[in-house]
Amino acid sequence: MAENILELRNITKTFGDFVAVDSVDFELQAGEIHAILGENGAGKSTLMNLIYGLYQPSGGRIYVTDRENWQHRLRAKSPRDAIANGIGMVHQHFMLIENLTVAENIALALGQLRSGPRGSASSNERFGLIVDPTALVRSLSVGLKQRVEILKALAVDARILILDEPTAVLSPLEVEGFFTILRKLQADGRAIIFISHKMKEVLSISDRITVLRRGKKVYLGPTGELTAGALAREMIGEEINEVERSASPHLENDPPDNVLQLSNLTVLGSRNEVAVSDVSMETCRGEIVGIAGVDGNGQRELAEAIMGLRHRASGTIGILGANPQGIKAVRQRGVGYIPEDRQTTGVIAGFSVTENLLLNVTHLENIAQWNILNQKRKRETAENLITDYDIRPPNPDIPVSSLSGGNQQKIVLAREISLQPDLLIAVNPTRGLDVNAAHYVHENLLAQRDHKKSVLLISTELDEVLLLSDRLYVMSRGKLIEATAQRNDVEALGLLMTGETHTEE
Ligand SMILES: Nc1ncnc2c1ncn2[C@@H]1O[C@H](COP(=O)(O)OP(=O)(O)OP(=O)(O)O)[C@@H](O)[C@H]1O
Repeated sequence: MAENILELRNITKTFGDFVAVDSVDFELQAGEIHAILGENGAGKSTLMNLIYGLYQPSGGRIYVTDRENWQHRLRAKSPRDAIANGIGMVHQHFMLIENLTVAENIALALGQLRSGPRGSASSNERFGLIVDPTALVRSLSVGLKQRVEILKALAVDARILILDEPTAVLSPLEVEGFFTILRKLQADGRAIIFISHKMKEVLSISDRITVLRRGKKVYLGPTGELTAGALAREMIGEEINEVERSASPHLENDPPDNVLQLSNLTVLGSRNEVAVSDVSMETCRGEIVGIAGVDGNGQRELAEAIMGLRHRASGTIGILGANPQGIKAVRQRGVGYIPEDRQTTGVIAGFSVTENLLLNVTHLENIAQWNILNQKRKRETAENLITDYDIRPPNPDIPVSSLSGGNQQKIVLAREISLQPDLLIAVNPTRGLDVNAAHYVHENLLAQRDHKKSVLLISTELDEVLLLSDRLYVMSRGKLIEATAQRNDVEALGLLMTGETHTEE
């Protein structure tokens, strides 16, 4: 029988009265890929932070087995202690210094290690982790940056790798390459904890699955015989049906009524590079227009330019027949916005759940009376949104910073979608959401469309854009390529996303 490289016994973590992780046992074997699944707020990140020394357990013990096969108790006071015990973590938001080279970033990681063994740089090629060590990190694609993060962990000889939603930023082709790397690391005897909301990926890559629900471990088993439906049942206690998608109403009824009109739009990025290049497109009432693409290909700049948050270098942006300048004017035209980065633009972490839910002029107008906020209406509105979007814990007064990532995202969605804006710009709306919450958002976006509203859905999730879009584009290196004709050919779309194939433009 394979040996345990990591053991958690009866681990509990409380925040005040709240039990985020409740008496959890968990075992990780050398050479296995162990997936952790659970709905938003189930306790996955908290559990990982306990292993990585970012939190200390309120109860229970953690044991690691060292290179000499001795098991000892881990009392990690910080990530430095975890790293010294062979534990590495790749966060969703990379911890790289953009203006340094790959080699310099790895050297900095080595500097964190007080003593102990170091991985051999030359051995990394056998895992397929090929990156130019002299390249500046900021010049690398997201997929390559992720490789650098893994290289950093291997440089300090991590035998346990914690990967927090690692595929969220990758194109379908990159995911394949990434899985090959994981299998090589596994064959080398390293153990991988893989956190993901994507059932298909979990089923294809993991050996075993642990499911958490409301802080408790509710399931542990081999991946082999499980189906996505059975997993969803373990996670939330019920089946989830795929969203039913009917044809777009505008196709059947009136002639299209233009909502967003972009003509020859060029937008510069933060380093003055051309981020959006000569883009022309439109969205109409009663349709969802999808833009698929890998992160960092101009999607953020495109959304920010439409919202009036970024200047355009040339071209025009028409919204509902007008040409609003600046975010306030755009908002006043009735445009909803789900930004790419919830932490910097979506929520204000120190503000309460209620304040964040109502941070929108229209909401504020609805709950004001003679320019004074009606406290009763304010509370009712917040409580209704918390119920509708299943925001947990359902407490309107706590700061948003104490909510899990997925629940923070639900706040942005509740605020922006519930007002049923004429135009909704949604960038990766379901990133970090569990299957149930993602399903709810999909239904809401389709309802928007059915109410003759217009949605521009910009997403790195190909499955999502394919499911929801009436018309489809791919964005690659700042260019927009119409891809409706390719929608049944996922491989062709994947190639367009990585810019490897060119169609007539
Ligand atoms: N610092 C904190 N203070 C108070 N409560 C917290 C804190 N960190 C996490 N929690 C709570 O602990 C619970 C578990 O959160 P955690 O981030 O571990 O969930 P998760 O399973 O990773 O969810 P997601 O899939 O949304 O990222 C949540 O209810 C969250 O509100």
